Amino acid sequence: MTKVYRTGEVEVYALRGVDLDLAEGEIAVLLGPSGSGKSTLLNIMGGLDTPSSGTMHFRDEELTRFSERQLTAYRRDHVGFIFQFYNLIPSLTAWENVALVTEISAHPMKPEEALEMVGLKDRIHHFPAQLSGGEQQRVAIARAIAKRPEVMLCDEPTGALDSKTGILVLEALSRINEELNTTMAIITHNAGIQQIAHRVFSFRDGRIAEATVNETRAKPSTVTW
Ligand SMILES: Nc1ncnc2c1ncn2[C@@H]1O[C@H](COP(=O)(O)OP(=O)(O)OP(=O)(O)O)[C@@H](O)[C@H]1O
Repeated sequence: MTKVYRTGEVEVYALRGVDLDLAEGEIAVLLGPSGSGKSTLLNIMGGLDTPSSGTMHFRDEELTRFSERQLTAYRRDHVGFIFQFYNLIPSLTAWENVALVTEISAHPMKPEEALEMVGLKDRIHHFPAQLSGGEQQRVAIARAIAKRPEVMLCDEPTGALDSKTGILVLEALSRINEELNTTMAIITHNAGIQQIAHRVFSFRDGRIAEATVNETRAKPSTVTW
């Protein structure tokens, strides 16, 4: 697929021909310099943006034929998003932040179950300001997984964290991948994180310059950056 952004006279080629097929239950890590197209691809996979040419599928459905309404349903029912900043509501507790999502989902986990999965059982009644950055990110992950999405799209999930705290976030993602078989795409600038992936895609100038398969994967606890 390709993606061209036009602002006035200026055309920016964000994706110049990317072909990617993620297998169910795999962790894909996307690496590459700033501006190489990683976020653009993630946004298209999440139904937040559309390609300029080419098609995007989820299972046997073609997203690129979806109406806005269908895209909204796709995002709500199938995709969990994690960003560098946690976007929690400051006036709600961890439990309440997660419950906001479970209230509008078809087959959600209980908020406490999702928070337990990310190791925050003892923090469920804390407000975001009472939690560390890594804990806040894990609340964001609990919120994303509580609706049991098939796909998790993570844009720099550890970008604001040191490696010690970031590891807890990676352990949470890895546990979800193993226990719920959630397919994951993780954008990162921390090259060490590629060791936890099944496959690694290196972006350059809107293309996948290199794709590698990890024959052996590292445990999140051994990763550093
Ligand atoms: N909404 C937009 N309008 C115009 N140009 C855009 C838009 N979004 C992205 N771009 C441009 O497309 C190119 C690819 O951007 P993208 O955010 O996908 O890169 P990236 O690899 O994710 O970078 P980073 O690691 O800095 O997030 C960049 O040149 C960027 O400026």
